[in-house]
Amino acid sequence: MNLKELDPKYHAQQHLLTELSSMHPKTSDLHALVFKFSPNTVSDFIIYIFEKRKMSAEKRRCSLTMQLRFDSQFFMSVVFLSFVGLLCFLYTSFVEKPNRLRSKLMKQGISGPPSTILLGNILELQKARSATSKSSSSSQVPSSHNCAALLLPLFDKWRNEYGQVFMFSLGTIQILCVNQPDIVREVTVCTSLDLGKPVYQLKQLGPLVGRGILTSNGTKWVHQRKIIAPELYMEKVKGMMNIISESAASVVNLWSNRIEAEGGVADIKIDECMRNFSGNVISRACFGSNYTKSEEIFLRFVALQELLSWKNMSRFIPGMSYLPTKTNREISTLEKEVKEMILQVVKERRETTFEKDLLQIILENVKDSELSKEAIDDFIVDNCKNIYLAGYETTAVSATWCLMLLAANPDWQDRVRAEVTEICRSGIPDFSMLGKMKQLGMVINETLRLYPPVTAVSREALKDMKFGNLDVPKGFNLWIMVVSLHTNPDIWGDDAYKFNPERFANGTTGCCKLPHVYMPFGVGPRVCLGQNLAIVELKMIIALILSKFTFSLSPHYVHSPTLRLLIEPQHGVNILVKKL
Ligand code: HEM
Repeated sequence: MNLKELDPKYHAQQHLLTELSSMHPKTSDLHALVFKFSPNTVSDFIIYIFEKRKMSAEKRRCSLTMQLRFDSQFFMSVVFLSFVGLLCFLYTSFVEKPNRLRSKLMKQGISGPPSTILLGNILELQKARSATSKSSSSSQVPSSHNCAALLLPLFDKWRNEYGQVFMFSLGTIQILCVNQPDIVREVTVCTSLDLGKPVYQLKQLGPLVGRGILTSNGTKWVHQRKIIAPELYMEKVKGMMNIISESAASVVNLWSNRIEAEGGVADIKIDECMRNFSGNVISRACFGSNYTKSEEIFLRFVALQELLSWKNMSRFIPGMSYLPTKTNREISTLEKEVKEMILQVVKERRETTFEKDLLQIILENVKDSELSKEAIDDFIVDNCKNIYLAGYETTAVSATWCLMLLAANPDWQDRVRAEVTEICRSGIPDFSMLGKMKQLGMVINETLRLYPPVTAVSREALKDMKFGNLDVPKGFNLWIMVVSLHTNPDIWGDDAYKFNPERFANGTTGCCKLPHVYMPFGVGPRVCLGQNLAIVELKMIIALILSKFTFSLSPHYVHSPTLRLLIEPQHGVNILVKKL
């Protein structure tokens, strides 16, 4: 035993130390110090330690209060600064930037209707839209087809008031409406990547088109176009002839059966038939599946188009598309369903071997990609969506308008039928036969002039740009009003609103004073990739129908063009069909 342990003082010190240690972790460090105190001084020591602790606790409490006071001041400053920052951001985005952009154009003499903060000219457009939808129905087909005045009367009014080039706004989106042919030419010949598709379209139409070829810009667009374009060259379209003729023949068979069942004349609503036809061609030619399989996808596209159309203009108000409204929830559900369905088509495709069609080319392109699975899925889904969408409604609605015009113009119906019969007897036309059908080509061109499915070709200046004398600041959008340019009497003559396919007797080059304004398939580097396919499809379905049937407008037809995403017949087109 240690001598120290015999000393009672030692035990008192040890006891004290144990107590202190449990109270203050650092006390054990003072072990040596304690030994320097006599038992009498131990109590002084305790008092000293406790006093010291009390003081430091007091000090800590003070510094904590100060800290808290400082923290809450700091927090309040952060909140205040964030609020000021937010206000600045909102002011810059919704007031300063639009005004700055507009003033750059005002300085060049461009004007337009006054626009309000946040809404721009949405309210006026919405009001004009509801007025036209009430007044646009007429039971008979008019002899004059002025879609621009019927569907976009406000644009006509603005053009008269502010000139051929004017500006307006959709929410905070600034748009320059271009009707002046020389500026249109400048835009059409511009090949710069700085002139791209409007960024707002990606936000507004995102659920429908995603980031596929229709909305992308820059090198991403170049990459997508390089993949898709060769699959729609004329040589490839030739290879689709069997699919196109089989799809057209199934429409003809369906009509024949109905005519027989209905005692020689059938009153047919043709819109759905034309959709089946173009849907079948796209599904089989590009995706290796038939229309029945893809029908669910197409039906959802139609629903999405309706929800995202001009009818729902409030989506242009900043922030509206993020609110959990009923429409927004429906849009998001449809978007998810379309994605799942397309991925299912892709999954089935991966499990089997197929011919090299467009889907296969897209899949092969991403096979060795270093992108994440999510990014690869999006690339595939978005581009498939774009092809389904671009090639489906546009062709179907053009075929519908074309049949409506032929039904309303029996002289042209007879003329084209005579040509078709002469070229292919009553057989199914092949590729070279379709090429010889000049009169039919003229009728299709005239249909696309009067009822261009796409009303405006849109672009955004992604950098400051110049078109002729016009300086367009970065961020401004350009709309070339196809439907107005196609029916401008100064360009097309006095019969601009009349159905006169004769004007295309020398093709599109000699169709009017300024042929470059004829652009149903768009312009420049972003011109429609599917126009060869579309023209062949249209020629095939019309030729086959003309060679088997004669038709006129049904008394049920109400002429009422309407603008959803495309120019469509609001109540569909009914025709009375008889076998020849
Ligand atoms: C009558 C039928 C059609 C019409 C009127 C039409 C019209 C148009 C228009 C106006 C554009 C925009 C051009 C621009 O911004 O300058 C476009 C783009 C496009 N169309 Fe068509 N289209 C039709 C059929 C088709 C078909 C059948 C397909 C494919 C299967 C297709 C694929 C595309 C693609 C991929 C683009 C995007 C091109 C790009 O941005 O690089 N279209 N179409």
